[in-house]
Amino acid sequence: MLNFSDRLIDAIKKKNSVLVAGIDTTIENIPDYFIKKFYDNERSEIDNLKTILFEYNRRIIDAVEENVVGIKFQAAFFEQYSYHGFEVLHKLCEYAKNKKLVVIFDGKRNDISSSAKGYSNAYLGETPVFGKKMRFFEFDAITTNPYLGQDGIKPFVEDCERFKKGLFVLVKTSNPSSADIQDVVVEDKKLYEIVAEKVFEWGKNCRGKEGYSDIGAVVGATQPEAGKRIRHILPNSFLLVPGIGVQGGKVEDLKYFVDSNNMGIIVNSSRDIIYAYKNYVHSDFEKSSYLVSKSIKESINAAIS
Ligand SMILES: O=C(O)c1cc(=O)[nH]c(=O)n1[C@@H]1O[C@H](COP(=O)(O)O)[C@@H](O)[C@H]1O
Repeated sequence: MLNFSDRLIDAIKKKNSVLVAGIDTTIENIPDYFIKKFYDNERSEIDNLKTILFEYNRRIIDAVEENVVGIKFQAAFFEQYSYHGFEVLHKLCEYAKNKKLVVIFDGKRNDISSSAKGYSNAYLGETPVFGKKMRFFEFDAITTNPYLGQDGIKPFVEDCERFKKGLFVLVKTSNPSSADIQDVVVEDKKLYEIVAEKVFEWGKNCRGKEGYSDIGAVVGATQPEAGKRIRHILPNSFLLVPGIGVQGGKVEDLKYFVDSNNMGIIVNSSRDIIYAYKNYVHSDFEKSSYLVSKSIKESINAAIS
């Protein structure tokens, strides 16, 4: 199997898209008519929840498939429904994977090394069970938090090498308070720059045939200045760039995040796509998500070409 970065590049070329659709769906935001159609009074509340969450997101995946290179599943939106949500996540991951979409688990996980290994087993690798190895999820990549340093990241990096998976380490996030910690100056550098240097070190030995590392960084689209600096520190890494649209990140600024080949980024959009119907793009929610994902894809391509 190819390295994650090579698979990602192949998928980007095939789709002519660097757009990733973020599945951040809550039941409350699913259109009433859709809920009515699938709600069955004979079924338990939990069964209705699972059915409707799956059926809505499945249709979103079908609708955007043509325009996106991958799907990013945000863990919190499934965790909020306890293990019922995780059952739906498991089915959706398989569903997207069968469509040859790149699937990312956005869990922002990390811990001390023994616990980090558990996370990595779950989402990237295999978990030992009764002397055998079991694979529970088929994600291609995961988002991680760098705060615990190298030993917390190492289990993920090792599984990336072993199982040809990818990692996106939070470096400079899109949220308004990201400066509180990430911009603290330590010996003339901002903390996020030091984290980016660590990401370079951690990813040095995980390069695919195209020369890109499988260990990438998350950099918010709302942070174009940081985008420039991080790109300089990480010339061969993929940047996962969330924050366009609702959070205020501008597609035109994506030119600061790309590498010298106008490559090396994937761009996430969640609410603008999954709830496109709210902006009355089209009376049909699937068509709305299709049209919005197409338009975002095209504007990104124009901005980085
Ligand atoms: O790691 C992420 O994906 C992430 C990092 C970050 O800095 N900012 C950020 O918004 N995200 C995620 O990207 C998605 C953005 O959603 P929208 O603002 O609706 O497009 C959410 O799932 C966030 O959790």
